[in-house]
Amino acid sequence: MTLRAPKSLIPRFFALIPCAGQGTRAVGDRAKDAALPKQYQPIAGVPMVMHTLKAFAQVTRIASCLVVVAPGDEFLARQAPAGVEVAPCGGDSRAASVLGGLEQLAASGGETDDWVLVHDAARCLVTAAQIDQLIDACHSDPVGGLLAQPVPDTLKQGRDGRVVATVSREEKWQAQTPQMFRLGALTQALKMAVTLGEAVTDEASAMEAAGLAPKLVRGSAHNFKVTYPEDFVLAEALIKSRTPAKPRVRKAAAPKAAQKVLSDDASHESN
Ligand SMILES: Nc1ccn([C@@H]2O[C@H](COP(=O)(O)OP(=O)(O)OP(=O)(O)O)[C@@H](O)[C@H]2O)c(=O)n1
Ligand SMILES: C[C@](O)(CO)[C@H](O)COP(=O)(O)O
Repeated sequence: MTLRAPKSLIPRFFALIPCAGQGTRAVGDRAKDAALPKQYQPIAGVPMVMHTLKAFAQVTRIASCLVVVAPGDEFLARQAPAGVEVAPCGGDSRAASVLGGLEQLAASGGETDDWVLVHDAARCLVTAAQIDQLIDACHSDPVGGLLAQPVPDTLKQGRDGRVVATVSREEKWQAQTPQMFRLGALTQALKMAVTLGEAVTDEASAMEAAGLAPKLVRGSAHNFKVTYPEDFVLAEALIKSRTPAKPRVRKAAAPKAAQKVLSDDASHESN
């Protein structure tokens, strides 16, 4: 007889994709596309968020994926891939959108100990391998963690467009997503941060405000967030470079022996 452990003994992994932003910094010269929020603009012919969802769909450990969109946003409702649920509970800030999504997950059966991988819709270059890497590194961690990149450049502190100091880059990381925490702990930490008016721009900062130390898991520079107009070109080039090129149909060259026969025939004909 096979015994099935109760659901709560096996924490599941859910993806939560905040997708309710406007992408104001991305507008620039792309004003013609401004009617379409950044996350829906085409990259290599496909809406940006679809690339993000494709990466998560390839991770077999992800039980399901919840995309949080702005109330009234119908863009995805019409074309959500299988296994993807769309919740129109986006808020005024990223933190509010994530909190709405966490509450939706809990309402639909998510348990306190389940893991939630929060990932920006606008980080459309994430790969299944990177998501798996984060899960491998964090699933037995007491806190959870995030993908991040060590700061590669010299860091300057500026004021009014002038350098006032050079800041050491030792032990400094750029936070990326996914960021992976337990459903219960993250909900509590975000609620607390929002209530206290803390500026939490990612999930890790809410956990830090609760006195916890999320684990840093090295990601990739390619997992950048499409934020400024020039990022679209880079994202498109990278995505295209990953798409296997169609095999070129070439005229089969005649084997050497056949070429000789053909040239012999030709010379006979001309004689
Ligand atoms: N109120 C908000 C703000 C942001 N996001 C999402 O959070 C992710 C990261 O945000 P970012 O792209 O930096 O923010 P935007 O608000 O879209 O961009 P901007 O700050 O340039 O307006 C994006 O997938 C965005 O859709 C969200 O769900 N709800
Ligand atoms: C969560 C995040 O992607 C980490 O780098 C980032 O903070 C979200 O973007 P925002 O510009 O801070 O809203």
